[in-house]
Amino acid sequence: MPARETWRVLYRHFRPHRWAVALGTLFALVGAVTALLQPLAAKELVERLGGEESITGVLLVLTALVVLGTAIESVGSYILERTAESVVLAARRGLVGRLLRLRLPEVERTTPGDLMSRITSDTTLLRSVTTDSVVAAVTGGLACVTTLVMMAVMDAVLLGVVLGVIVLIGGAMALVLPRISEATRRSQEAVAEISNRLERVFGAFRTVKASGAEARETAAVGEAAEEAWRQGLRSARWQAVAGSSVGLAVQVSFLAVLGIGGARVASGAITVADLVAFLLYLFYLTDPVSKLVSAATEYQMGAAAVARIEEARRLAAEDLEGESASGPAEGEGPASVVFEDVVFRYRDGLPDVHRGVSFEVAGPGMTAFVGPSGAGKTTVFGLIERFHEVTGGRVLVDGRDVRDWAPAALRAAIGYVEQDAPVLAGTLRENLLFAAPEATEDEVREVLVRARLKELVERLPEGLDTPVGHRGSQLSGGERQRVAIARALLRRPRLLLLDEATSQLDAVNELALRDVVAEVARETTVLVVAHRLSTVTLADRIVVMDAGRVRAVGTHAELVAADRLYGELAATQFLAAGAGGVPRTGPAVGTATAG
Ligand SMILES: Nc1ncnc2c1ncn2[C@@H]1O[C@H](COP(=O)(O)OP(=O)(O)OP(=O)(O)O)[C@@H](O)[C@H]1O
Repeated sequence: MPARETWRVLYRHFRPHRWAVALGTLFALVGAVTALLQPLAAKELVERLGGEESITGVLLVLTALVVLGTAIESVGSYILERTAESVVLAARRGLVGRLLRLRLPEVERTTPGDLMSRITSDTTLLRSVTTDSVVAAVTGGLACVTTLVMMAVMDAVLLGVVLGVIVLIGGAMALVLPRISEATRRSQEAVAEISNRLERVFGAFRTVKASGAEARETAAVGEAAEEAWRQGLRSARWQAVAGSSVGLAVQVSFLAVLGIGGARVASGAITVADLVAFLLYLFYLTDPVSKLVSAATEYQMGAAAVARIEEARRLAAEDLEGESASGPAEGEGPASVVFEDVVFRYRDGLPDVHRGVSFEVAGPGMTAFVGPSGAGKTTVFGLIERFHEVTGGRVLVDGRDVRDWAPAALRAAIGYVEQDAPVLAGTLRENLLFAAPEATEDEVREVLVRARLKELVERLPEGLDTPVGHRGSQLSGGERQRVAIARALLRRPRLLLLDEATSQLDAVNELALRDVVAEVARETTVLVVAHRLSTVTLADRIVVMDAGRVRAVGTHAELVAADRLYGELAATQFLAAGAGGVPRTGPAVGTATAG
């Protein structure tokens, strides 16, 4: 990121806290002045020790100075620490708010671990750069300027010598500092890689175990950790170089001033006392210059973090509310869905997944989408939800292009059950209310019955408040499926999108759920990506998709008679489990999955 841009962004983080930092700086300055006064009071005390005058007054002043100095210092440091925490909090809030609104393709291009590390780890690097280093720069800068002015008053020639050395060291620092920034950036990248690896492992822990991959994955995480360590060391090395160069600058200046100053004393240009005082000032310079250098170091680390945070902030996010907050959610009755010659590819360079898909669905009723794996069925749902935008053609919901609805208002009208039925960590109740936080207790009870979850809830030790584990790992596959359906129904959708699981429901539950879906379809538009014979036979119409096109539309009976591909699918691919009483087509009904 260009230096000016870095400044601008850092300033944006710092601006809301500028008065707190100013106060902290003021306290630091007052603390420094009280510290400077202490030796004077001590000197006064010692001078009075042998004499007649009482020392009580001076003693009191000295005590007051010590107490005051300590108090001011601790209050100042609390203000700064508090501000630092607030900077991190604000950065985290802003970033989370942004990342949770990212457009789906952006999330698919990145990795969760990387995004998470930007929120958790990179933001912490903003702490010092927006607080401590500002204070260090101000107090260090002030002290430096004052000392240099005093030196100028004493002897301009010697000051020139000191400045010459400082400029030399400054040049060396200009080479060192960017390396700190670079090492920090790489170290943060390695930290992100650790998150990525861990997310991969813990996201599929059963698979890791079943594959006996523990040792390999441990090594892979270890490798990323080692890289973070290596980069940390690199940064530490350059920081040490930067720090020691201050000491070096003072030593070199000291020798140069001693040599040249000695000559000036000999020539009578300055007195010995002048030279001694000058040398003392030179030593005073060590502390403020160290502060300036550490401020510059912090700045480099902050710059690396800012670059990573900004990178994440700039990923394309959705305007969930859109220009008008209106959407099909406000409509009544079943929603209509129309695809008009839709062309779609997930990314430039990838092949078209939809190559002119057209169909019309006016609710209520159930429409089943069938076709070979990869035909583009699930993609239909993604386009209706506007997770992705069409490359060509139009998708209309309630007669209006989905691009004209506000995404939040569009999605509020839709209940979506994904194929892998995601259940989130948390309690069963949280999962049910996830899509409809306002639902009442009665509505929850009703949906539990409809989704055949009542028995499960009664069996669980804490009922609805039982935690279900990471990704619902403490539920069975079929239970997860039913929770996902209950969640979607609780939203009271005008359009239900159901990506049917290829397995998981036992015969009894499947039959029951089939009835629920049929019941919902009486008042609602239901679209199902169907993998079961029982579902397609129930559907009012079936859309047969093949290789990104709609191949045929009709009822089961019509299609069996008229469409060769459908006939084949019905004969070989549809799952027949639990399809009791449903007419079977073709000689054998295999158990192969269609997706
Ligand atoms: N997010 C994505 N990014 C890139 N390509 C994708 C993405 N999602 C799906 N695809 C590709 O798009 C094609 C269609 O996928 P889609 O999920 O719509 O198929 P489907 O008909 O639902 O298949 P199945 O019956 O197996 O679920 C597939 O070839 C798939 O590899």
